[in-house]
Amino acid sequence: MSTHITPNNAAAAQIHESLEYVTSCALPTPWATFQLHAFIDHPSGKEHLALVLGDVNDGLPVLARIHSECLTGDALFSQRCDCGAQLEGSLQQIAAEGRGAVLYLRQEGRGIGLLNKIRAYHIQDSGADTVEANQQLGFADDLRHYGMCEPMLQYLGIKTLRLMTNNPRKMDALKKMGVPVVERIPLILNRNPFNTRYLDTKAAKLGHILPNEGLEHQDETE
Ligand SMILES: Nc1nc2c(ncn2[C@@H]2O[C@H](COP(=O)(O)OP(=O)(O)OP(=O)(O)O)[C@@H](O)[C@H]2O)c(=O)[nH]1
Ligand SMILES: [Zn+2]
Repeated sequence: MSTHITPNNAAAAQIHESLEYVTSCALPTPWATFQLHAFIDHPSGKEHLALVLGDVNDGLPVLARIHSECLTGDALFSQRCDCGAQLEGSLQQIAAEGRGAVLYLRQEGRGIGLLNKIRAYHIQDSGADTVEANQQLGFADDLRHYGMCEPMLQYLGIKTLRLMTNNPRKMDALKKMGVPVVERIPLILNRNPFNTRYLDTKAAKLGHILPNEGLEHQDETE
């Protein structure tokens, strides 16, 4: 039985030991009408999403973004990070090509959750950087995993990725899972006075491939 989806035949199905495909619908956005596919992970109950445009199961590399949830940046317009601009920019680039996918993963706060991320922001308001704040709360700097991506991509029929990211750890994680990434496309957007220190810390401590703008560090909350 083919697992490829068309809007008319999508049916709930267990697609992996811990991941269930639930349903899909059309999602009109300012840039294109995507097909929104909903998955649920058990036992965490996390509801992961895929926004898909065009024919992605033709075997050719797919322009893709694997985006970790950031409620403050994605939905509340926060300028403390670059997430909202990256989400919007990736949807725009996919719309411009007419084909691609965004996996929207519910691993808020690099996996520590929304309330702990706000606790971390509170610590950062007193001068700690993003990694130090996680450590003060007793967390590793990045608790995310990408294990759900392989079954999600397989279900969507996506074989290889042209991935929009600045994060080599994400590329490595996908490669280790056997998801071929044939190209990395930088996604450098929305450097501003509120997130300059955050971006420079990501480059210095988390290995992100970002240009150092050489700007004077400013308090992220100023
Ligand atoms: N713990 C914590 N999480 C943060 C902070 N700022 C943003 N995040 C979370 O970081 C995640 C995004 O990770 P990033 O490191 O910005 O980017 P990435 O997805 O790893 O890499 P790119 O593909 O280049 O965007 C989202 O889940 C955000 O909620 C912070 O100060 N502390
Ligand atoms: Zn963010």
